[in-house]
Amino acid sequence: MQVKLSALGKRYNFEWIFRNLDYEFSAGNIYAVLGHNGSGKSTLINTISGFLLPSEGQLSFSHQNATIPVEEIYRYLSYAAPYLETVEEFTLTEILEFHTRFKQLRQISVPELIDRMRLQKSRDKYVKDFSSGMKQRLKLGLAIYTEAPLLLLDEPTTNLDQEGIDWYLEHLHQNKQDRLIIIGSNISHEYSFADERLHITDYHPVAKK
Ligand SMILES: Nc1ncnc2c1ncn2[C@@H]1O[C@H](COP(=O)(O)OP(=O)(O)OP(=O)(O)O)[C@@H](O)[C@H]1O
Repeated sequence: MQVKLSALGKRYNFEWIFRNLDYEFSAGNIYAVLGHNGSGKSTLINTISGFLLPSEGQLSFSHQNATIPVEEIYRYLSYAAPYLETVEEFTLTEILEFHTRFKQLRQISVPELIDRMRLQKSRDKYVKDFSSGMKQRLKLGLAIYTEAPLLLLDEPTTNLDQEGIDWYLEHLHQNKQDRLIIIGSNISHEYSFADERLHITDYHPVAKK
């Protein structure tokens, strides 16, 4: 998977969030998108996911030498972020079975994934009754263990305790081969192992490059 940003810009109303962003992301690498609160990390990741349209510039994707149109990129990605909700009315088992009707898991069954997420005791519990840390582990488990060449993680350790953070690091590292991973963060333990760092503030219109 390759993602190329050419002179990319995004604005809301009259406010440019980032502009003149040229960058290339390549499979096999982990990238950290860094910046303070409100600097535009989520906006960039949402634009890469195809959820938001850029205001100017080009976004292009290719996978295994084939060009992927932006409207098809959702088929190739998995995504965990605080603002992406899970279906609260399902039990854990139901939500995983529902998910696998649309997306394949990475050579792991639903019961095995529940074990890996260390949520065995909650397999029949409704997601609405999960603690915030359990919900985050579910979101991360689904994103990391979905068969997708592009993995987008925004603020991945939100609501996780130290055990949850260790779990995130262990499972991300076990599942990073050949994927393109982009992490939006401003907490070093979430991204300290990244191969490349993109500072979104370098692309603020007022910033000097
Ligand atoms: N739908 C929207 N309409 C108008 N402005 C928006 C909208 N979404 C985000 N913004 C603005 O865009 C800027 C960047 O927000 P964004 O959520 O991308 O930042 P962030 O770096 O991810 O922040 P955080 O670390 O707090 O999550 C902020 O000034 C925010 O107010």
